[in-house]
Amino acid sequence: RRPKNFPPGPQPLPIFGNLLQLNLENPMPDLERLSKRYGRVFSLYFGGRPAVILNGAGAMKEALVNKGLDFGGRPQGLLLSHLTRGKGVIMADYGPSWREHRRFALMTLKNFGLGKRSMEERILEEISHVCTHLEVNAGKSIDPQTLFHNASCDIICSILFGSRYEYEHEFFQTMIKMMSENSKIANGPWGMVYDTMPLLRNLPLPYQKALRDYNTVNMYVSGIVNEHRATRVPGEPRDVIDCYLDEMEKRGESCVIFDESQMVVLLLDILFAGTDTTSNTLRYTVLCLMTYPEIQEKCHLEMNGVLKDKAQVSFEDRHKMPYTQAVIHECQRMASTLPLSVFHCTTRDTKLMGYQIPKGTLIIPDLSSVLYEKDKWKFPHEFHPVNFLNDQGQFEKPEAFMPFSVGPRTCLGEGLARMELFLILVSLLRRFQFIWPEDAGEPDFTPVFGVTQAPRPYRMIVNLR
Ligand code: HEM
Repeated sequence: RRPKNFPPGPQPLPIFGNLLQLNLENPMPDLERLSKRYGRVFSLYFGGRPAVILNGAGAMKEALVNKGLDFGGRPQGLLLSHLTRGKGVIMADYGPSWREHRRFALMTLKNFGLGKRSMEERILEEISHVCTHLEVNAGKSIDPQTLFHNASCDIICSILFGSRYEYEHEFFQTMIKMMSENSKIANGPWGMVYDTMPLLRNLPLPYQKALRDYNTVNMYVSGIVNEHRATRVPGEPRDVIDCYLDEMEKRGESCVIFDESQMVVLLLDILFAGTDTTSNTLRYTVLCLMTYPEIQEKCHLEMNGVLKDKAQVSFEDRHKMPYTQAVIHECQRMASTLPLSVFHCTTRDTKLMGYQIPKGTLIIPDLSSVLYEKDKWKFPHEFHPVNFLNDQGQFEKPEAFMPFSVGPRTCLGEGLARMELFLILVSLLRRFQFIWPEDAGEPDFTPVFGVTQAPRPYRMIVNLR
């Protein structure tokens, strides 16, 4: 039975709760349907665990912004929180360790935190490798998935570890494989079994592999940290590891919040959070640009007019490219890369839209419902850059643009992600034209659902401009 004055929802079954009423391959349409029936705030049971689903900008703002403290926890006891043992940032519960690590990461990811080589420089270096790869394949049709994935991961490596890796490097390959296998396990049926049936956790089922693999990469990264200890110059950081070691020194040995095990989980958090998200958004964007070649050409004209013969684009140039900015944002809106955000949890008994929500309740923010919300967009369900342009053709970002979520737990890599998307797309569109192969049928926009949602694999023809 639902607690008194708890948000309404469909009747749960014993053991399974409402799981059998959802299409677990892609529950998004079911969630939309249930919201029409039960309202902007409704509840479901995952096994015996109640969860509250937030639908639409109003519910999102009231919970995650106005009551950000009450709704800012992370559910503990799930596979993902066991992997990280609640350390780092993503799965850390609301409290001093999360707050201090989040503040440290935000400060460090700003340009001034990273010493001599700016974030922009590191991204542009990676872009030159992507361009070389595409030049070699000019005139051919290729699947961009691995290339975009490697590039997104390598940008993060450069920021965290001080240098990028060759795509074939053994550690780089191990890390990428572990990340994709672990997200498959966490997203798939075994992740669901782990999260909803604690009694089965010690059995030799596939999630044991996720725990083992995570520990292996954790050890690799500890090795990189040790190398840094031996080569660093205090006060002259080369990357996030050096910054963290400086911070540990500054705080002294009595500080229990900043230690090496926390650092390694934080580094892995940033790697996980910054790889799939950016690469899937890039893949979605290129798919849109091939589907609407006239929009691709209009962006090309605008950036050529602004950049003329300048060798490289800079992030500042975005202010002179309203149309290109609108296109990138519209692609991100339609991609809805984290459709259900990262799950939250209430940190104390609280209220939402008149309902009573007890402490410890699982909160699922349906970000897609906001990105496609009727009355918030000129064209909620169509791909249309006009969604981000005002009557004068200037770039304007509506309040309902929340692919990075909102409130105190909002994505801490938003600045980096926006810089990456702009610099990569402008650099690629200046040099190359992307064409949908004639023999590939119609472009398929049906997403592959997951914590990070992705377009289906596709091929693209790359032509040199
Ligand atoms: C297009 C790219 C990206 C999208 C759409 C995205 C989206 C999100 C979303 C929706 C959340 C959950 C926020 C919440 O719980 O309310 C999140 C959290 C997070 N993201 Fe991103 N993200 C992207 C790129 C990145 C990058 C490049 C980094 C690397 C620095 C990053 C690091 C994080 C971290 C560490 C968190 C956890 C924050 C916390 O719990 O305090 N993200 N992201």
